[in-house]
Amino acid sequence: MIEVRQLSKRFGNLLAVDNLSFTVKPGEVLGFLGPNGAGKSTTMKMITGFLTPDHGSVIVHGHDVIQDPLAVKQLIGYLPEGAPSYEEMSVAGFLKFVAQVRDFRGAEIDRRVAHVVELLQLESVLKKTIETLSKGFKRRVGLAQALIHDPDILILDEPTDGLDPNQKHQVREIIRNLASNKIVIISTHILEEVEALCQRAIIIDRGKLVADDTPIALQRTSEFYQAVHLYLAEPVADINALATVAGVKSVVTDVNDASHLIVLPEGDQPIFEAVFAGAKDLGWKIHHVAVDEGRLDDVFRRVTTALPVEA
Ligand SMILES: Nc1ncnc2c1ncn2[C@@H]1O[C@H](COP(=O)(O)OP(=O)(O)OP(=O)(O)O)[C@@H](O)[C@H]1O
Repeated sequence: MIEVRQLSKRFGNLLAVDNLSFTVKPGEVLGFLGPNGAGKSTTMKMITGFLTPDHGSVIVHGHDVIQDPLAVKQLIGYLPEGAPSYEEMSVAGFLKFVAQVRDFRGAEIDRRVAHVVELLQLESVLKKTIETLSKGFKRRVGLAQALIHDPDILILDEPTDGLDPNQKHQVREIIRNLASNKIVIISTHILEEVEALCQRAIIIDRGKLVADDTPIALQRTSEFYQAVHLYLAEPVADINALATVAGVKSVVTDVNDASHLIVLPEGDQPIFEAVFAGAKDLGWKIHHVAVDEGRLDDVFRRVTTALPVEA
C-alpha cells in the first residue's frame, strides 16, 4: 500500500504540489493525470524518495520514505521522465550496472539482465551505447532498469512517451501482465491509456487533487454521457425541434458532418428512447444511432486549468 499524506513541495514562489493525499492498494494500476506542470513528476519523485517534500509524508508498505529511504527504494521500480542517464554506457553494461546497484551478484546478475532484455525485446541493441538509441529504445531500456529487481511497486513517468503505436501496445501489455499483484502508478497524457490500463485515475491541477475515481465513473460525469448521436439521411433545417423532448438540454451539429446531430441530455439519465421517438415524429430519416459513453478528455478539460496562451 502507498499512502500519500498531505504532501506539499514548493520551488521558490511556485507551490508545485499542494497538500496532496491519496492511497494506492496492491493490484491497482493508477493513472496519474494532469496538464503540463501540474506536479505529477514532482509527486512521483517524492514517492520514490528522489525529492524531499516540504510537508507531509509518503508511507510505502509501512516504510516512511524520509525515515527509511533504502527500504522504499528496494520496493520500487522507477522510470523517470525522459531517457536513462549514463548515455555513454552500452545497454548491456548499463543493465548489469543497475543489477549490481540493486545488490545482485554473480550469475544472478546475468539472469536478471537476460529476463528484462527478453521482456523489453532489447537483444538487438545490447551492444549499442544508450546515446545512439532511438527514443523508443531509450524508453524500453528505462523500463528494463525499473523492472530488473522485480519490484512490488512501479512508478512510471510517461512510460509510452516516444514509442510508436506497436511499441505502445507492447509496453501496455507488459504493464497489464505485471500488474495483478503489484502497485503501478503511471503518469500519462494519453487518456486512452488510462481507459485501457488503469482501474483508477487521479487528476491533479496546479498541484491539487481535483478528481479521483474509476475511469468509467469519471467518464460518466462528462456532459456527453448519455448523449444521443443521430446520423441522418440528410441535414435537417430545424435541429432545435428536438430540444423540446423531455430530458434534452441541447442539440448541436457535428462541425464536420451536417447530418450528424449530437443530442445532449440535461442530466445523466438515458434519453435515447425519447430522442429516437421524437426524431421519428418529426419525420427525420435516421441511418444510424449511437449513445455516448462519456469522454475522459471532456472531464479532464472541465476539472483542469488550461495554460495561458503565450503571446
Ligand atoms: N527543480 C525544479 N525547480 C524549479 N521548478 C521546478 C522544478 N521541478 C519542477 N518545477 C516546476 O514545478 C511545476 C510542476 O512540475 P512537474 O514536472 O512536477 O509537472 P508535471 O505535471 O510532471 O508536468 P509534465 O506533464 O509537463 O511533465 C512546474 O511548474 C515546473 O516548472
